[in-house]
Amino acid sequence: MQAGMEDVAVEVRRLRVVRGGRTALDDVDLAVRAGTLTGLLGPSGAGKTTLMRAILGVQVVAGGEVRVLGRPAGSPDLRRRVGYVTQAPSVYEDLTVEENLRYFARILGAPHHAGVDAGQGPVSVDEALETVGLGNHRRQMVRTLSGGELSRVSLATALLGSPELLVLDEPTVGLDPVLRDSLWTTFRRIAASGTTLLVSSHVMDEAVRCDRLVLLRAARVLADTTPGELLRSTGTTDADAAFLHLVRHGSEEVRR
Ligand SMILES: Nc1ncnc2c1ncn2[C@@H]1O[C@H](COP(=O)(O)OP(=O)(O)OP(=O)(O)O)[C@@H](O)[C@H]1O
Repeated sequence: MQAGMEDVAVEVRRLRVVRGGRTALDDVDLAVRAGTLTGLLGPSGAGKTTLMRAILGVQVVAGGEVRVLGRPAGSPDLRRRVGYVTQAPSVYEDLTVEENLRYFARILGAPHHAGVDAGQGPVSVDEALETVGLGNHRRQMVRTLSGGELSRVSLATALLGSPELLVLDEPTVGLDPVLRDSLWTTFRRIAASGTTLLVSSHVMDEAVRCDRLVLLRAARVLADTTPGELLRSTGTTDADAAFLHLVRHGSEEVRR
């Protein structure tokens, strides 16, 4: 079933991007449905970061169209409605977790404590810390945090803007399985509150944690589907095998 326009948080049509003379995205079409946790999966160099940059409106494109929350990507009014966490942590090492969040909250106009109507209005520092499970680390210096905790501080700063769409570029890279699991649980919690999440990863087994999947390979979309449909259509039992099947036998449009 095609999603209606009102259900689509991100719509990409015939997107083409050339970076340094190389085609980084080639005729990419996809739709990210509102309120879903969508995984953008593919091997290193497939074009995941480039696609996210195009969605953020910071990527020069050679052709095609990208619409985000009904507006052209990069529109000024999207700045507060879309959160982006890159692979490089963008927090201050010589401040505590809470000091970092208070600093970003001030910039974004987010409250320090939850208001009377918790769950309504902007996300507070307390709520953001709670959501990422860092309540017990609030007074710890960022430079002493583990890799997974550091990723979660970046995620918490993005939550402060109460974005409708959250774009996360390989947030679990380099983390152990336990931390990866806890981050995916956090993503699910954020999605359950109605936020649309687009999360990239090159670890195929993370596919099962998503509502929807977009598989990228060599600048093209191999499949735009659900985890269950991916396994069914390829006759495989895990996401790695499904990906290899698509690579070897051609995708011929796994789009459902
Ligand atoms: N400035 C650049 N000059 C030349 N090639 C580039 C440039 N930036 C990106 N590319 C190429 O574009 C392709 C897509 O890169 P992109 O960063 O989108 O991949 P990715 O899927 O995010 O990879 P990774 O998982 O390793 O982060 C890669 O082949 C990369 O080498």
